[in-house]
Amino acid sequence: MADSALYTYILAALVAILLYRWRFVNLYDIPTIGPSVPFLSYIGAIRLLSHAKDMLQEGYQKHKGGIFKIAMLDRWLVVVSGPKLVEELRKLPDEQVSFLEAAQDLVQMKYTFGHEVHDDPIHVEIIRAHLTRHIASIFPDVRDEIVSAFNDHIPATSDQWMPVSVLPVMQNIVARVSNRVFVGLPMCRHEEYLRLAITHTMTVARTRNLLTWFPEPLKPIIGFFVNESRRGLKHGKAYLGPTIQDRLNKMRDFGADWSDKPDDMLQWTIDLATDKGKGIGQIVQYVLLTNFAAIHTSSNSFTQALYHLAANPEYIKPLREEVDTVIKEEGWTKVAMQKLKKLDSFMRESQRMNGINVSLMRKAMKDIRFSNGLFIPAGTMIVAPAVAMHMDDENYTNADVFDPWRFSDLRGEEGEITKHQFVSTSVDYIAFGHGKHACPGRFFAANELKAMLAHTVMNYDVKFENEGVRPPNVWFATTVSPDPTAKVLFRKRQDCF
Ligand code: HEM
Repeated sequence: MADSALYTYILAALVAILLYRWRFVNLYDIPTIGPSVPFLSYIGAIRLLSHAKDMLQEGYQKHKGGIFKIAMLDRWLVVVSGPKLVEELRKLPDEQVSFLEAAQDLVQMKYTFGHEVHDDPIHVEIIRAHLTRHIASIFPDVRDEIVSAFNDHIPATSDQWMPVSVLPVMQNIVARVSNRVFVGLPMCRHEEYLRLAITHTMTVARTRNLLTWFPEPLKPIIGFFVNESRRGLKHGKAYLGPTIQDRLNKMRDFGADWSDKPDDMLQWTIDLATDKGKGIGQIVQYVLLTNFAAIHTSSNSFTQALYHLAANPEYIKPLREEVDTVIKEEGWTKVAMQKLKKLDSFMRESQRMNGINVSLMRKAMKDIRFSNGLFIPAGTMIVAPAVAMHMDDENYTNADVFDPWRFSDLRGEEGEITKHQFVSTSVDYIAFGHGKHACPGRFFAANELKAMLAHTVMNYDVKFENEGVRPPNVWFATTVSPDPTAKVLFRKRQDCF
C-alpha cells in the first residue's frame, strides 16, 4: 500500500515536472503543427512520418514569415519560413547555429564516421578547394565513365524498348562515375566497393536510428559495440587500404621528387590528412563520407529529372537540339556543360519541385533572437521548409507546374544571364542549402548530372509504359525520393554519340 502511494507521488511529480518544462521552458511560445502537449506530441511525430509534406505546407501557410514547430520522435523541429528569416538564418555564425552539430545529432557522425572526421571535416575543404577547381581537367574521365557505365547498365537496342529500374541503375551509374573521380580506376568499377559506397548510407542510417534511443553518455559504449558502420570501414580499408599504403610509401621514399605523383581526389585527401597526422582509417572514412554526401543526393536528382523526361518525351527534342549544337562547337567539355542552358534549367526545375523537403538544417548552439523578436533556445534543431518555399506562387509563377524552361527563359532576361543556374542558391531556392554551408559538391554534381542527361538524350529515346504518367514521389518523415520501383523504357537511337 505504502509502495503504491510512493509510486503515485513519483508519477505525479514527473508529470508536474514535464508540464512545467512544457509550459515555462523550451519551445512553448512557438506555435505547433499537431498536438504540443507532452505525450500527445507523439501523435504529431507519428503523423510526420507519412504527412511531413502536408504538415510543413500547413505550417508555412499559417506562419509564413515566422516560425512554427513540428514534433519528431526524438526532438522538436523548429521551422523558419520566408525569405527574410532564411536570410537571417544563413547569416548567423557557426558559433550560434552549427551545421556540424546538426549533422552530429541527425547522423550521429561521431559514431558512424568517427570523432576525428566529425571534428575535422577536411573532405569539405578538399571538395571546395580541389575538386571544384579541377572540374575541367577531370571532365574527360567523367565523360568516359558515363559512356562505359551507360553501355554496361542500359544496353538498349534500337529495335525494341528495354525496361530499366531507374533508381537502382542510376545509383550504380552515379556511384561509378563519381568514384572514377573520388578513387579512380580500377576501384570505381569494383562491384563490391561500389556496393559499399551505395549501401553505406543505409548502414549509417540504421546505426543512427539505434543510437537515437540512448542517452548521450551511453552512446560511445553502444556505438562501440553495435556500430555496423565499423564493418563498412573495415571493408573500405580492405578495398582502398593497399592503394593508400602504396602511395604513402612513395611519398616517404620520394618526397617532393615523386615525379608521377597522382593528381586525383584520393591523393588530395591523403596529402591533407597526413599533414594533419591522420591515418589510413580516417582517409577511408573521408572517402566514405564523401560518397555518403554524393551518391543518393545525385542519383535521386537525376532519377527525378529522368522521370519528368520520360513522362513528357516532347521535351527530348529541344534538349537534343541544344546538346547537338553545343557539342559540335565545344566537344564533351566543361565549357559545353556551361552552355547547355535548357538542360541546366530542366535539372534545376526538377530539383525545385522534387529536391529535399527541409534544408539549412542547423543546431542552435546559443539562444537566438531573430530581428522580429522571435526567440529560439539553445539546443533547438532549426530547418527551412524547402518544398513549401519552392512551391509558393509568390516565389515562382504557377509553382505547381513543371516548366522545364522556366530558368533558361529567366536567364534570357537582361542582367540575369548568370543567375538561375542549376548551382545557384538564393533565399527562395534552397535545394542545395544556402550560404556558408551550401553544398560544396554541387558544382561537381551539376557537371556530372548534366553530362549524364545530355548523354541520355543523345543516345536514347525514353518513355513510361503507362505513357505520360509520372510516378508520384515517396515521402517519408522529412525526406522525399523518386519512386524506387518505377521502370522507364529505353530505346537506343539510330545515330547516337
Ligand atoms: C544533386 C546532388 C546534391 C544535392 C541535392 C546536395 C544537397 C546538399 C544539401 C542540401 C546540403 C546542406 C546545405 C545546407 O544545409 O546549407 C549539402 C551539403 C553537403 N554536400 Fe551536397 N548535395 C549534392 C551532391 C553532393 C556531392 C556530389 C558532394 C561531394 C562531391 C556533396 C558534398 C556535400 C558536403 C560535404 C556537404 C556538407 C557541407 C558542409 O559541411 O559545410 N554533395 N548537400
